[in-house]
Amino acid sequence: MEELKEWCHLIPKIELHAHLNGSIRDSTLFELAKVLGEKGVIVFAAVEDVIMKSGRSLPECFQLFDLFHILATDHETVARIAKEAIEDFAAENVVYIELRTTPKNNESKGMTKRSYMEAVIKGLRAIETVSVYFLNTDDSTDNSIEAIPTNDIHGAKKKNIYVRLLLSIDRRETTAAAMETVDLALELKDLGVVGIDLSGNPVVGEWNTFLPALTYAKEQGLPITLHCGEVPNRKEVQSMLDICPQRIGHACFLENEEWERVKSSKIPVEICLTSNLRTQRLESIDRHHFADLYKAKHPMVLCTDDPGLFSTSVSNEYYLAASTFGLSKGELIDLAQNAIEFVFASDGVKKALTDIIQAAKRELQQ
Ligand SMILES: CNc1ncnc2c1ncn2[C@@H]1O[C@H](COP(=O)(O)O)[C@@H](O)[C@H]1O
Ligand SMILES: [Zn+2]
Repeated sequence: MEELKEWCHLIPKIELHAHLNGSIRDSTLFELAKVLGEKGVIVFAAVEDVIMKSGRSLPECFQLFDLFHILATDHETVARIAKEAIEDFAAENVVYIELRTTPKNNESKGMTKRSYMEAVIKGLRAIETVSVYFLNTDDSTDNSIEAIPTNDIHGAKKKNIYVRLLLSIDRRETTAAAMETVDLALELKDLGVVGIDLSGNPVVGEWNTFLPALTYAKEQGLPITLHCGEVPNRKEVQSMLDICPQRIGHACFLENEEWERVKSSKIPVEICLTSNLRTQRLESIDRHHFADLYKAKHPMVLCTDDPGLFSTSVSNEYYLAASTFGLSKGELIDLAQNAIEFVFASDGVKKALTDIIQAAKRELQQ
């Protein structure tokens, strides 16, 4: 068991579904809560209880996000959590990540959606312990771009990681706010923004509110990934599939007819095992739709969703998949490799990632 865990840690991995504010280190969260507690903004003891709770219902998760957003509202903190999140992913041999976050307006802090994103980018630039490649200046026809050095998988040398950003539209937002996010994504393309996500409390908001912004993103050539079927809502799932998103996340409550559509159009699914288990989207992990999709060779990728919130890591998600569904080491590394095909970065990056995983395969098999 320990050996399998070690293998899951060592192999180069690709993370395509992680929310920035769901990736805050526990130690940082406590530190921030303590400071705000001392200032009298929050009651630290009450917050401590919420943070420490292990099983959380989906509504409780969204209460916690409201708290996270109180803790992490100023630019400096946003930069810090972005920096730390990437350091943590790189430390476990994630070589490519699409980190998603909701750009936020916060007048009292002088924050606009744009300045929020600038803080995230500032955090990426501040990373020194890891080599971060996040500029999206690569031409998709140029295979020679930014070929990052292959990681020394045994960890002696500095790690390398490609970072790309997805801007999330929160389901609480208005059409105008969602449009603003898409415009911002277009403006920040050269700074590593590669797509749009729709997330937030799945029982809040109406599909028609987000549709104009998502359609606009599509028209502008920005790839889209949608939190789809996190709660039963057949009509919305169908509308989501109608716009042909490049990927979907979760897909916990799909009826057979919708699964047929997902499968026949080969829409890649971002699988978040721990998140689904912890938010009680299923009774037990062995009942997860991963098993069916894996058997059908459907494109999918193992992701954390919120590694901080759910105390997990990408390595742990691989371990969980292997130990629950009996995957071999070779199958695990193939899962990571297959995910390259549906990342939103350029062909040059895809080629570089293929080389990295191939090299690791050779080294680990020796
Ligand atoms: C548990 N499953 C989930 N379902 C839906 N949305 C989720 C989510 N987990 C996270 N988010 C979305 O990501 C935000 C936090 O990161 P950012 O502030 O954007 O960096 C949450 O407020 C929510 O909108
Ligand atoms: Zn999510």
